[in-house]
This record gives sequence, structure tokens and C-alpha cells, in this order.
Amino acid sequence: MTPASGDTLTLPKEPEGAGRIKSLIRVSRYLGLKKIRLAAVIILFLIGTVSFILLSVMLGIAVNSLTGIKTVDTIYPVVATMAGLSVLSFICYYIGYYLLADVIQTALFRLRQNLFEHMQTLSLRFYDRQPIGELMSRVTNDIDVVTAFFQVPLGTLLMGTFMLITTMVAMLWLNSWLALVAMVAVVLLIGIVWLLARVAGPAFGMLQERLADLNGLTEETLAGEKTIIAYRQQKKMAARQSGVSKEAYEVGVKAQVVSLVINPLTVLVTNLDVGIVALIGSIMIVKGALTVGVLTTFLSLTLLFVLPMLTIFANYNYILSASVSAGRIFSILDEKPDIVDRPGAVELKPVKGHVVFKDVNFSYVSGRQILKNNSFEALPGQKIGLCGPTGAGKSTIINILTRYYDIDSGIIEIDGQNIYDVKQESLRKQIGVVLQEPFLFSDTVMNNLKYGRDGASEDECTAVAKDANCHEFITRLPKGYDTILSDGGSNLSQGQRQLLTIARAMIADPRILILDEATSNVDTRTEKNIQAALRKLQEGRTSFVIAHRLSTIKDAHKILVINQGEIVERGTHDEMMAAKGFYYDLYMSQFKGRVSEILSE
Ligand SMILES: Nc1ncnc2c1ncn2[C@@H]1O[C@H](COP(=O)(O)OP(=O)(O)OP(=O)(O)O)[C@@H](O)[C@H]1O
Repeated sequence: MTPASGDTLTLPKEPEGAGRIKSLIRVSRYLGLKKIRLAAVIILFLIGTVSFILLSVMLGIAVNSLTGIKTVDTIYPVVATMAGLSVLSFICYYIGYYLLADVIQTALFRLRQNLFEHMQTLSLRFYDRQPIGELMSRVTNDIDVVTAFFQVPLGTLLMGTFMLITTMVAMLWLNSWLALVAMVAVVLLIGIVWLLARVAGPAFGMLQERLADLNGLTEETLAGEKTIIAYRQQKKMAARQSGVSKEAYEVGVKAQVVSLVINPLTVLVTNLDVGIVALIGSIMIVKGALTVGVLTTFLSLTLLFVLPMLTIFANYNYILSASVSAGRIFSILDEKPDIVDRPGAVELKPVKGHVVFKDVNFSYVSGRQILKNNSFEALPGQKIGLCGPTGAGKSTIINILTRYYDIDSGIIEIDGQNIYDVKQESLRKQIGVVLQEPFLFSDTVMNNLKYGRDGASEDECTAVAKDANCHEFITRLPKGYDTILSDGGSNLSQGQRQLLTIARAMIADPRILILDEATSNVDTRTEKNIQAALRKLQEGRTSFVIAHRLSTIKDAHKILVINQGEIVERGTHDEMMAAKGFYYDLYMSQFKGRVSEILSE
């Protein structure tokens, strides 16, 4: 059951401003996973850049050496050195980029793995908070944005930064006054970028949010395609889609335009800067304070100085969007799992299946209590029926027995052991679950059965499949047990999927079983098959059967009637029918409904 509206919390918001820079630095730390290679890249880029800068210095030397000389011989060694520097710089950049590719791919691999693995540790409470589409967006779209940042501009940015630093050092060394003139451009550009960041930054954040909305809607539309067609809602869904798309378009344009304006602006600033350096330099030459060669070097350095800034700013949108996406990714990575093993938690030894609830209270969200003072006992091997109106809290009882959620107060014991004192994994190993919506993996039939228990052999699985009335239909599949179940088993009928999940639970061989309305939505013959398989599955195990149709729990050792989170009645079917209470009314209303159904057939 989905949470009632108003109960949903939202995913932690991505950081803003300084937080974004922190996120960018944090995501860049993943590059340090290959420290030696990264160090080699930095050294190679540095050598490449210094060689490149020396080319400009050599240009000045060449100009100076030509002044007043009639023979070109003196220029040859200079040209040869320049050629050597060019080749050296090329080789350094080439190897540097080659190594960087590996550094980047390792970083992305780890980031994807960390995110996926971390999400597996989070509790259902976390997944309740947001539509799956929103999470999908963070796992796919945001990772793609960071990938684009690492793959496209990162190398250029590294190169640019080195270029900026080495050029600055070279300029200061050649002539500190002229160097300061050239640096005016930096101040101007930083000012422009600061202004643009104030507008574009939030726009990029909003763009990612709109894209996440779009993903959510697409996911919902695809999952509900059958219902959409049945209720002829295609046009409405298309209109909703285009509404969200338009919002993404509008913030997208804002983010993009602002960051694109930066390009022509930086070109303008560059030209102005070169002009100013040429003017001041010429005045200095006239006054004898500078040689023509030094000015030539300076002009070429000024260009080299502004060029990396151009590249940095040209890639500004990558940097902005990557910082936003990195923030969104880290907001998931920083989410602490709230269902954790207590310090000193022990393995739950194989149990007999004695389950006790004592005064258990529970709420999904604070302030809205769902289960109130639930107490009951299930002896080993007993079948316990759970019934009651929709939203009464039947599934919730199961959710806390399996520790999908932690309770507010009370005690839950299995074979006398508090479930909070044992390791979650060892607890869940002993509880088999057959859900209302059978979930199968996109894998072969055999592997789906093997998911029940690590190490289950093929012979064992085939024998169980026979017991669970699956073998016959499996052998009729195109590749038998090797048939791949596409998209969670959509190539099987609902009943077949249910039979397979029953077989999987049999292979798991747990002492405690949870069956959640496992027999709904199937024809009578399949239902008989399922019932027979379930009876086999329940043999010798404590089972909790959540039933809407009371006929499925008539034979239960005990039936708990839940209403608004409280156990309002308990006993066997016969006892409660005789008592003519809540259960009796429930049963009679279903019975009458069934009779009128049969009469109208
Ligand atoms: N993840 C959740 N977050 C918040 N509230 C929830 C969540 N799941 C269920 N609820 C609320 O808890 C109450 C009990 O839900 P539960 O699913 O246990 O009912 P149920 O008896 O199993 O209903 P049904 O027979 O319709 O499946 C409902 O009011 C429901 O809105």
C-alpha cells in the first residue's frame, strides 16, 4: 500500500552555492583512486605546458636575435629548439591524456558502484520518500552529467590551469609591470563569471530537478501503459509530459543562454587585453624599457594566458551542471541507513518458528501511529491468518516482523530471541515471503529459482519445481529452465509467476513464511494448483497468511482480525463465526457478495 498523501518526505535537497563547489571537489577526489597515474598525468601536463610556454619565450629570442642581423644562420638553433619543444609538448600531452582516460573511467566506475551499493543498504523508509523516477534520475541522469564533465572538459581544464599558472610565472619573470597589465583581464573575467554564476547556478539546479520530474513521469507512464490505454488517458498523459517538458525547456534555455554568453564576452576581454598590452609595451619600447623580442613573447603569452580562461569558461556549463549533479548524488550517498544491526547483534540460529509480538506500536511517519499495542503469539508450525479491511495494517505487521521498518515500542521475539538483537540478514534468511505481486528477476527460470538459496543445486530446484506444480509449464517454455524471463517475467502468466515465487520460497526452506494474498487474480484451475503448492510450502512451517478472501484462511490455527491498526478479534474461524462479531460481519459480507456474483453469472 502506498503511503497516504502528506506522509511523503522528500529526498534531501542538493546543496547550493559553496556546497556545490564542495561537491565538485568531493567528486573529483574519486580521481585520486589511481594516485600514481594521476600524479603521472599532472607531471606530464606540467612538462607539456612548460614546453609550450617556452615556445613563446623562444619566439622572443628569435625576434631579438634577428634584430640588426643580415644572415639567418643564427635563427636555426632557435628554430630547432622550438621544434624539439613542440614535439616534447605533444608527447607529454598525448601520454597524459591516455593515462587520464584510465583515471577517469576508474573514478566513474567507483562512483556508480558506490551509489548502487549504498542504495542497497538503505531501508524501505528511504524508498518510500520519493517516486522511483526521481531516484532513477539521480542514478542515471546525474551520473551521466558527472561522466560528461569528467570525459569532456576535465583534461582541458587541467591543461588550462597549468597553462594559466606557468604563463603567469613566465610573464612575472619577464616583466612584472607588463604582467600586471595583462592580468587586468583576469579580474574582469572573474567578475563576469561571478555575475553569471549567480543567475546560471540556480537555473542548472532547477534544470536537474525538472529532468528528474520528467524521468518520474516517464517511469510512471511506462509502468502504467495498460491502464492508460484502458482508460484512454494517452492524450492527458502526453499533455502532462509536454507540460513538464516545457518547464525543463524553459529553465534549460535560461541556464544554457547565460553560460553561452560567456564565450563572446571572454573573446572581447581577450582582444582588449592584447590591445592594452601592445599599447603599454610599445610605449615601454619607445622609452627603452623593453625589447621588441620581450614584447613579442609577452603578446603571445597574453593570448596563452587568456586562452585557458576561455576554455575554462567555455566549459562553465559542464562545471556548473556537474557540481549540481554531484551534490544530488552525494545527498543519496550521505543518507544513513536507518535499519542497522545493533552493536553486538548475533546470528539468529535456525529457529523452530515461535513468533511473539508484545505491545507493539509502530508508525511509518512520526505522529501517525499505524499499529497500536499489537500482541499475539504463533506457535511453531501454526498457520496464522491476518484479515481486516483495506488499510487496516495487515501488511504493516509483516513489514515489521521482517524488520523492513523498525518499531516505535514493544517487543518482537522469534524462539525467545528479540529480533533487534540479531543480525538482519540472519533474520530474513529464516523468513520466506511470497508477495501479492510476484517479482521475478530478468534472468533464466533456473537462476530465478536459485535466488531462493545460495548454493541450491539444479536437481534440487527441478524437484521443488515439480512439487510446486511448476515443472510442467516450465518444460513447455521455449528453452525450458534456461528460458530468460524478460522484464520480471512478463512472458509468463500471473499464475505461473506466482507458482515460481512459491517454488523459490520452497527452495529457501525458511521456518517462517509470509504469504500475501498469493492467490488473487488467477483462474480457478491455476488457483487450485497454487493452493496445493502453498499447502506443501506451509507444511511444518509457521505461516502468516494475509487474506482478503477469508476462505483461504478458514483452516488457520488462529485468525487475527485487524482494524485501524488494532487486533480487534482473534480465534479460529468457527469460534469467531459463533461469536458473531467483526469477523462474522466481514465473512458474511464477503459470502453475500460471492452469492450475488454466482447468481448474476
Ligand atoms: N510506506 C508507508 N509509509 C507511510 N504510510 C504507510 C506506508 N505503507 C502503508 N502505510 C499506511 O499504513 C496503513 C496500513 O497499511 P497496510 O498496507 O498495512 O494495510 P493493509 O491492511 O495491508 O491494507 P491492504 O489490505 O489494502 O493491503 C495505511 O493507512 C497506509 O496508508
